[in-house]
This record gives sequence, structure tokens and C-alpha cells, in this order.
Amino acid sequence: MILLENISKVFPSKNGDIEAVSNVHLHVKKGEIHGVIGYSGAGKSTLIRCVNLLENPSSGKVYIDGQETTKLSTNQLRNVRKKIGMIFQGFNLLKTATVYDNIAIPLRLLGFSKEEVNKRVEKYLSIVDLTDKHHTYPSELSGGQKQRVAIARALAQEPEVLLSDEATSALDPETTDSILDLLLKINEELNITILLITHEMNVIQKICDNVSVLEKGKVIEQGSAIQLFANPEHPTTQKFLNTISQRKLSASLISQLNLEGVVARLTFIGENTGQPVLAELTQQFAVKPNILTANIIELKNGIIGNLVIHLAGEEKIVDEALQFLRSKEVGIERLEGE
Ligand SMILES: Nc1ncnc2c1ncn2[C@@H]1O[C@H](COP(=O)(O)OP(=O)(O)OP(=O)(O)O)[C@@H](O)[C@H]1O
Repeated sequence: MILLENISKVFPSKNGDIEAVSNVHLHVKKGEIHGVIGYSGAGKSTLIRCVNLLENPSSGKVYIDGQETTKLSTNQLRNVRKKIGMIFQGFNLLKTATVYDNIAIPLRLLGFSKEEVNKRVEKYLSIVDLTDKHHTYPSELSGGQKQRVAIARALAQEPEVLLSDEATSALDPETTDSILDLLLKINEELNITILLITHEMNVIQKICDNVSVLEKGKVIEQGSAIQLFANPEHPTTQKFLNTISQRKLSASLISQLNLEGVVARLTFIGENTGQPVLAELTQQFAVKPNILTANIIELKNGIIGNLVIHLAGEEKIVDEALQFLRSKEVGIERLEGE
């Protein structure tokens, strides 16, 4: 649905060029929710603005629904942009217009009849659960309600793609959750493809199918959310994961425990999370597992369990025990200390 082919964006500045986005390749398939996560300054906003060409890439190609948009005329581009809705961290509502008009005005500008405008405003206000707010002004709404109006406005143009630029960053955790639920509903019921940017791992955890991690304008890791949460390879991805689950033990504690046995992180995916493998382990091998940390991460498409254990016992038997766990498709990472 969205294909970014080797996109770069360079901003000239007095102190030299700034390469905000560097050779990014990203494919978002129809119907998926793809999250781009990165710290401040990573290039997320610039990248998402390249998708609807609010920002012209310095090089590379953008395809929407198979059509290369980077070579279209302004008129042709206007038609493609109708397929793409966008929501923002700051909501971007018209302060002097009611909720109804905030959604209706862009439709009127697109030339829809009064009846069609009315039909769409009613339909999308109902989808975002704000049917009682027609005559309310944005200043009288909470942040979450403002974002719902912005979402209704984006949906009213009946786009195929929704771009979300940090849409939940200004909201408290509970409101964030309700907006994420709404994005899931839009994705599932209206089959709208969503590309979102965020610096919050819980957003990725809750609604994304696939993820790209951006750092200094480059994609440093890309894959399914399950893959990234189960086996984060890049230190920056690992740092993001630490924000939602405490994965780290101190190096000195690990060193101390490694003197007698090994410290290992066991990762269970999906159905594996329910298997009593540690009980089987102690029945079959003369080892004593001691659980140091444990957590379960619920993702949109599955569950991942993490256990960090200390396995005491004879070296050869400990190795066999770890081999047994691998044979049960448990991910094993031996942790080294100082
Ligand atoms: N119009 C511009 N002119 C010059 N430099 C820019 C411009 N827009 C962005 N940059 C620079 O490009 C880099 C990436 O900025 P961008 O806003 O895309 O990052 P971000 O990941 O969205 O950050 P944040 O989460 O803080 O918004 C930064 O170094 C920024 O200063």
C-alpha cells in the first residue's frame, strides 16, 4: 500500500547539510498497522511527511497503492492525497468552528453535496463516539475528544491510509489507550492501513503488526512486532524495550551468579508461554532453576514471556538442560556479567 524506496531528505543549513532521513526502505502492506519508533530528532516526522509529500524527498521514490507519487504533477498528486488521511499530536482543529464544521468544512471544500457532507459527519462522529458534540467548540473538549474529532475529520474523506504523527503523545495513559483502541477498530472494521510514528513502545506493543526502528535518519531494525519484542538485536531497540519491561540485571549480580551455574534469559512465544517446561526440566535433569525476573508482554498478534533464570548444577548437565529447552523452542540467551 505504501512503499518508500531508498528515501533520503537533506535540509541545507548554515552549519552544513542535515540528513534528516537517510536511505530508508519501508513497505507497509494493505491492512497492516506499521509503527516507526525513534527518539527525538531521529527523523520520524520528516519521514512520515515524505509519505504524502508534505515534504519532498531529496532522493528516492514513494509509491501509494502501486503508483509512484514522486513523479506526479500537483493536480495528479491532489487526487492521490485523497487516499491519505493524517492526524497529529496537536490535533490541528479549527478553534472557531464547531465539531460538526471541523469535519464538514474540508468535505465542502472537496465539493461534496450538503446531504453527503451531513451523512459523512454523522457516520464518522458515531464511529469515534462523539454524536453528542455536534455544536461543541474544540476549547470545550478534552485532549482525547479533540483527537477523536481529528480522527473523524481524517476518516470523513474515506482514505485508504491513515498517517498518525505522534497522535497520542500529548495524552494521559488512559486516554492514550482509548485512542489506540479506536485506531485498532478503524483498522479492523474500515480496513484502513495505518502508518504511525511514535516514541512510545506501548503504542507499538498494543496496535502494531510491524515495526521500523529509526535512529539518525536510518532504519536500524525492522520486522514484526513479535520478532522485535522477542529478539531485539540493536541496543537502541533493547533500550526501548526496557521502557516497558525491566529486562536488565546488574552485571555484577550476573557475574556473581555465573560462578555457580549460568544466568539465562528464556523467551517463550505464543502457545509456548503456557507450557510447564521448567517443571519438566527439573524432572529430567539434576539442575536447580531459580527465577530472577519474569514478565509477560501482550502484543497485538501474540504473547511473549520472558524469564531470567539462574541454573545451578554441573556444567555438562546445565548445558544439556539448556539444549532441552531449545528443543522445546524456547529462546535462550546466556547472560554474561562484568
Ligand atoms: N525544516 C527543517 N529544516 C532544517 N532541519 C530540519 C527541518 N525539519 C527537521 N529538521 C532536522 O531533521 C532532523 C530530524 O527531525 P524530525 O523532526 O524529523 O525528527 P523526529 O524524530 O520527528 O523528532 P521529534 O520526535 O522531536 O519531533 C533533526 O535534526 C531536525 O533538526
